[in-house]
Amino acid sequence: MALKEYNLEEVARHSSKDDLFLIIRGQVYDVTDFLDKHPGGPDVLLDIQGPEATQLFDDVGHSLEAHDILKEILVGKLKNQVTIHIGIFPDKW
Ligand code: HEM
Repeated sequence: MALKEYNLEEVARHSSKDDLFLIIRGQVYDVTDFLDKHPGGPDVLLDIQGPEATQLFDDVGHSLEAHDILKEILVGKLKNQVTIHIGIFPDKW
């Protein structure tokens, strides 16, 4: 799917279990199909108030695998956002 630029209001419209977008570090993710596959369960994602999930995502200390999933469900980014790419490194090189 082609990546799109969204404003916050547009992202916030995707707020149900049949159509849920989240924002992590200014990137917009369509988590709808991932909800039932989330090892932490669908409810933690559905219960977030609003689309901004960066802090919650980071607080869990998600693995490299989780970060790889993000790449697959990326649908776009927030308009007028500066994106900072932070690398995470495996324990062993
Ligand atoms: C779309 C973004 C997310 C993806 C792709 C994702 C993916 C994953 C994956 C793969 C795991 C298994 C452990 C690991 O590999 O780190 C996991 C565990 C977990 N996630 Fe997420 N997650 C996302 C967002 C969130 C958010 C926003 C929260 C909190 C609100 C959350 C809460 C948890 C919890 C509590 C676990 C631990 C489950 C357990 O081990 O009992 N996740 N997630």
